[in-house]
Amino acid sequence: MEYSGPPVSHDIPQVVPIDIRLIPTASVAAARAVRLKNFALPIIQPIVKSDQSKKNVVVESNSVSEIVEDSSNFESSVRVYSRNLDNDSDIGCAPLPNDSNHLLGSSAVEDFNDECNAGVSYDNCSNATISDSKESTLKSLENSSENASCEGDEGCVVEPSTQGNRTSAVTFRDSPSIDSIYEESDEDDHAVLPERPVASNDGKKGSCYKCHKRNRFAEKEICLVCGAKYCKNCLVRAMGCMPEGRKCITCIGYPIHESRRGLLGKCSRMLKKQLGNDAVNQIMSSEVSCEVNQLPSYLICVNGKPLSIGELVMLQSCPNPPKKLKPGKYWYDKVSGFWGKDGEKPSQIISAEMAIGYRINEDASNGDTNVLINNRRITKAELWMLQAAGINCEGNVHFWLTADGSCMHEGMNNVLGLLWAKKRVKIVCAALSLPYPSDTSIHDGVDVDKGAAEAIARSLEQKMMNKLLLVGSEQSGTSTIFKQAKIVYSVPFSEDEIQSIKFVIQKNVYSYIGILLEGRARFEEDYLVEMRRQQANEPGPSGDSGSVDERNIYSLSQKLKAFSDWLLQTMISGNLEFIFPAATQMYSPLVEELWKDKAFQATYRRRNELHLLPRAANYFLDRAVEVTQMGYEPTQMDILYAEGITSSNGVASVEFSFPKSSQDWYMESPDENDSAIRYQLIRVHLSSLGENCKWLEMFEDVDLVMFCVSLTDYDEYYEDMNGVRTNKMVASKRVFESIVTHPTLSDKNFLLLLNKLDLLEEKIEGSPLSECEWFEDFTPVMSGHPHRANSNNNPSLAQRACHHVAVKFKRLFASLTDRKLFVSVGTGLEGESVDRALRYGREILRWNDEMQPVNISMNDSSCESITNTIEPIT
Ligand SMILES: Nc1nc2c(ncn2[C@@H]2O[C@H](COP(=O)(O)OP(=O)(O)OP(=O)(O)O)[C@@H](O)[C@H]2O)c(=O)[nH]1
Ligand SMILES: [Mg+2]
Repeated sequence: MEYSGPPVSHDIPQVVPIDIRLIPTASVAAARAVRLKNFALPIIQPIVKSDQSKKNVVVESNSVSEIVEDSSNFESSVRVYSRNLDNDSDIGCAPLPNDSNHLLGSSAVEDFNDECNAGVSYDNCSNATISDSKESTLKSLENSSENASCEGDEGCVVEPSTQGNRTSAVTFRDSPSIDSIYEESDEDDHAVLPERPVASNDGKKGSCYKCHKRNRFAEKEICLVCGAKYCKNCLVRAMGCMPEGRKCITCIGYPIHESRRGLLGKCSRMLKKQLGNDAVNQIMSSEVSCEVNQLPSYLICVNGKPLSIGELVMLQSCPNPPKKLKPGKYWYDKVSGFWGKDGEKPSQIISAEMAIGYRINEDASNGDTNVLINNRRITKAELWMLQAAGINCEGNVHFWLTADGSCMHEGMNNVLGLLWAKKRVKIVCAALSLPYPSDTSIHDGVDVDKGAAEAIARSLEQKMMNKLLLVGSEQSGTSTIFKQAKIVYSVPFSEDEIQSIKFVIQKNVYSYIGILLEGRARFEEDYLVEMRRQQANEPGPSGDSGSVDERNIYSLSQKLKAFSDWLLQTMISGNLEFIFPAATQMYSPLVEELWKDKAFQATYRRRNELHLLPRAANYFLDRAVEVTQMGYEPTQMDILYAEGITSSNGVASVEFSFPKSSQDWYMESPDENDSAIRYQLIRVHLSSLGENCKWLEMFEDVDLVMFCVSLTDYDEYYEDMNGVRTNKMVASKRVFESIVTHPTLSDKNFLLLLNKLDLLEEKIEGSPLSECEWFEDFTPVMSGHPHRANSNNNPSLAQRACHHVAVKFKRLFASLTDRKLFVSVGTGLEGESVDRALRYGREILRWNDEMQPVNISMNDSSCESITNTIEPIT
């Protein structure tokens, strides 16, 4: 995951105002302010008053000394750090950025730097004791800076703390209002504001934005403003003491990027390791509470009216506030408390009766029914909810719904039903992803038992679930991946499931045997024909052709022939599955006998000629005798290889969470509670999506669509009734097109799973990728050992082919949606591979939350860069 903003070097900060910002008790800021004032500089940025009740940030002494030791290399960013000023405090001041010249003039910078180095470097200040008082702070400033003076009115103001004598605020008089720091957000076209710093790591993917050392897998900490990421060695140097949380020093005072709001207060393990728990708690607390990091009220628009600060405070401090409030346009039904995004169904029920926003618009939620609730036309899902409550919604009806769930006709007094008291409504709400009141206290007089509360909790949990839709073309491997997910994430198969899996596997084995027996009959016939032909060409000494023995090496005994006839008949009539479990007991001795039979063995040796025999048959046929026994228990591998286990026509779903694993190398800001986050993998067979995939509508609330393609499809064909052949990869492409352009999925992230890499590796040597017309332009130039999987610099043919296929799909996706397609390559039969793909899916959801543009290149075509990476479409 990389930041892909405009290419501005981060090491040499962009033309941004040097940000001399309040650090609650840091006299360093005051020192800098004084110096800057002496240089008569315009201080452009507003001052953010950090929570003055907070103590200053503690940087553990080892971190500090590390900084100091390294200070010789540290020239291009402002460094501010201090020790806990509750104790005797040491202060340090670092040189200003060299390229601050545009503000300071080069000599000013040099002077300032000299001063820092000479006067207030950490070492020099280490003996300076700052007591918790304004006077002593100023005194220490005088000590530490020859020319420093503080003529409050002219340049800076040192604000007394509200807490005792602690010096806590330094502000500059000419600062503009705080409003000016809010940049326009995606959702809002507010006035043009000072440009937020942008980050770049000079195109070095996965590298630290400061030292530029590349290690994609090493944890990094992100600046909430510009998105720059720093490795553990550079973190403290780049971010200083973090008075506003994780921000580059040059970003302090700027509002955080809205896409990173979800990260507020959630730091990485790396930060804790570097600074220790106490310091991190302090930093996180400042990050969450400091004023500049708060959501700008005007970016929240309710019923067509941007909120004032007071209204936002009211909204956020009400008993049931909107969760995870982000900038955007919302509607709010003041009477019932229903709350949703403009044009969408309700997403929450918040506290009612708050005086925010204008009157609700009838089309606020884009409803398409004849029913109005509190003047809002409701959506179909809500209509079903009302019906579940037994409320008659025939005709054009206008209801009045109060916060306690009482529903009545508009203008009438009789209550038609109490919505939140009906258990059925809870279930319907959970099923349709509609909100249900979270505060049971609103049920005045309604008996909400423990079970109901649990149901509410479950329904809320359901809503929080991350839903992954798995779909793919025929035989692409979706059910294998689905089963693999169950195995990898330890979701047990129930006893009943195992029993039915056992019968499915046994039925499959009988059908494989049937295919072999059918082949045997053909081989027997062919053999006979050949014998007759030979006899005719080579007549015996008497000159007559004689009679050919009808029996040959493919002939069965009468008993086995009878069994064979019965089995083939049962298969043709489609009754195979109905003979279980009885068949197990009756026919397993015959299978054993058959297996020992020479004719059957001769057929088995020629099984590669039997094209109806699926690949999985090889796995089971070797153990046919064991599998057809009564006492057979399927192993996990058997379940994985078995065909037809996940209902081939339906929808199957499994819930899981990711256990902590070493594969969490994707995690940039690991969430401690990650294993508590639930995911639901929903596998749907293509045939159940109907014509033009119209039933995709049912999956409007999925978070990620995973489309599975078999890499072996490129040289395989379907043949229709008229003998017209279609390349399977081209067929997959068509399915892909219709799914990605389906209106229900128009704003979803897509992850392409290129499956069966193992088979591609086997096949590609004998069958070129260009066999498929879509890949005609695949002309790899191979050097060395072309087919050997090897280092990043010399990818194998299969790896190059994967890359080519991935790029084709990515371009197609971009042309259809103007968005980026994520790709994961792997082998569904390998647990690790499926785990990696699903974890990648999780990362995509996280990135989506962060709205982080991603820009990792597949430039070196290595397997690693092909697998689970995102590339720019070239
Ligand atoms: N060698 C290999 N075989 C695989 C892989 N993934 C799936 N298969 C096999 O490919 C066949 C089809 O896989 P399924 O998982 O049944 O495919 P599907 O998407 O459910 O297809 P339908 O059954 O048509 O719905 C099965 O025999 C699997 O064992 C893989 O990565 N490698
Ligand atoms: Mg299948």
